[in-house]
Amino acid sequence: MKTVHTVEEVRAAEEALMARLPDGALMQRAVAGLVTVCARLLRESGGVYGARVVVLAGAGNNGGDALWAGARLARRGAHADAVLLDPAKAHAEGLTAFRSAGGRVVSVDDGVGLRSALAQADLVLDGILGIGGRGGLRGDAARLAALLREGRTAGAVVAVDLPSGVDPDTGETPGDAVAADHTVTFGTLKAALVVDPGAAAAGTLHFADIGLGPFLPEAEMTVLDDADVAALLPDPGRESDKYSRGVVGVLAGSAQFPGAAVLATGGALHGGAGMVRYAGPDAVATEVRERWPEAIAGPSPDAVGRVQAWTIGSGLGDGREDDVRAALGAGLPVLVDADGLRWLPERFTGPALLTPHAGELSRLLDVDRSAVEARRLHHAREAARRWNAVVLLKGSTTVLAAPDGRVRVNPTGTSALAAAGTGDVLAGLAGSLLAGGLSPLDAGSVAAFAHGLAGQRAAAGSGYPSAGDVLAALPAVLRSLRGPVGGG
Ligand SMILES: NC(=O)C1=CN([C@@H]2O[C@H](COP(=O)(O)OP(=O)(O)OC[C@H]3O[C@@H](n4cnc5c(N)ncnc54)[C@H](O)[C@@H]3O)[C@@H](O)[C@H]2O)[C@@H](O)CC1
Ligand SMILES: [K+]
Repeated sequence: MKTVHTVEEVRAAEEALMARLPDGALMQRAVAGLVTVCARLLRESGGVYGARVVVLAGAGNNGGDALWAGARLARRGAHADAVLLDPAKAHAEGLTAFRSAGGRVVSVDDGVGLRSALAQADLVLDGILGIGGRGGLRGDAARLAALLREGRTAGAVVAVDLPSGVDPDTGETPGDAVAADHTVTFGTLKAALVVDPGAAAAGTLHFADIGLGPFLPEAEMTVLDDADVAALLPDPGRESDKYSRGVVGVLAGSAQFPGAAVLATGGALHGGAGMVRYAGPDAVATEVRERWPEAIAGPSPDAVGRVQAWTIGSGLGDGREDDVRAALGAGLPVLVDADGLRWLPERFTGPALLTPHAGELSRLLDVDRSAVEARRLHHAREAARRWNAVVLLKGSTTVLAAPDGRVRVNPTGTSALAAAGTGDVLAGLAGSLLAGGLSPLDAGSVAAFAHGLAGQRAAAGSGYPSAGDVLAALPAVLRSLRGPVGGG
């Protein structure tokens, strides 16, 4: 599991650690990690000796890191230029070290010199802003970010700690931000690095351990890995029967969208539930049974018999309010997707997982879709609090926010999932995990993780996979995550 901490938590941990170390030692740890990555990247493009490095240094410690790193690379034979955004406030020790290693300072006002240095650079260090940054980049900093974004440098852009201009705690980019190829981050992850649009601006992540671990609190925000997901997946042992593995009800699909019923039921069948009961119109139920003979079907939630959780909403269309209210009123764990989101109660009192995409969440919260895309964490958290439900916001980075403040960010997302019907598969799968006894936060994060891997696997096979391809890839993904089932 990867942990993500806030600026406040990082600062407190740094303070506690610095009190035990000689002056400047912590920064040197960060610089050592940064230089290791830079040297590796430069070796790939011909070596450190003779390489051209440009340091963009802001007025804070982030600029200090970058200047020290530039100094170390210069000592190893690189030609280093530094652009100081606020020369009077530049990090004094870093600048002295940079100059005594032979580094040159280029004025930010020297347009010709600046462009030529950037154009020739093998590596650009973005040390404009780190965790002290607030608001979008302004003035010269914005101009530099624009030059980098326009590709005015052939070399790799390496962000120090985080790409400058991205809000550290949210991943939002309120104004201009640097688009990096790599980011070397110190001590722990920040939200800026895992939530879009920040995550996209960070490029490839590298972690430099500076020893903060023992001083950091338990993280509210986490990113699960394969082992976490394997541990969370319900394990149907030798003793379990179809009922103890959970029965999930699927209220999805309509005459207009019968495929949603088929895909959600398919997702539910793959999620480990012992039985799936489908509730919907006869014609749709017939299609579901033709595709999945193992599913049981009935015309309404009341008619299908007992279940342990409901998946509600994918492709439901109009006029199903009574059915939705019946399923929601059963007092069972529920997953509400798509059209089901139109009939939410004021507040949930039992376990609930909502799975909107940005458009659906924007309608729920009555804000613009672009506002949701720009502030994904903020809006997911707000909806989680308002409805007392876990909110899984689908999209470029899928985030899950729980009403108690916990957040999970899914690391397996892929653009391959941007196809009609993939959300129905996810809803079925997550509902099945709810029926298997997982909490809404666990069910949603495990489902998103496996669904993302299935999307990647399907894309490797067909390039532009359909929802059916993603569904077909699920069994192999789940098998490889949890190992063989039923071994006892
Ligand atoms: N505290 C420590 O001991 C360590 C800090 N480290 C580095 O220090 C960084 C944090 O340093 P600082 O706290 O000095 O903060 P930063 O260097 O991130 O930036 C702070 C400066 O930028 C200005 N600023 C804020 N928002 C701005 C904006 N939108 N446009 C222009 N200027 C803006 C502030 O007024 C302030 O002068 C970390 O990200 C990391 O790179 C590392 O060296 C590890 C050790
Ligand atoms: K930076």
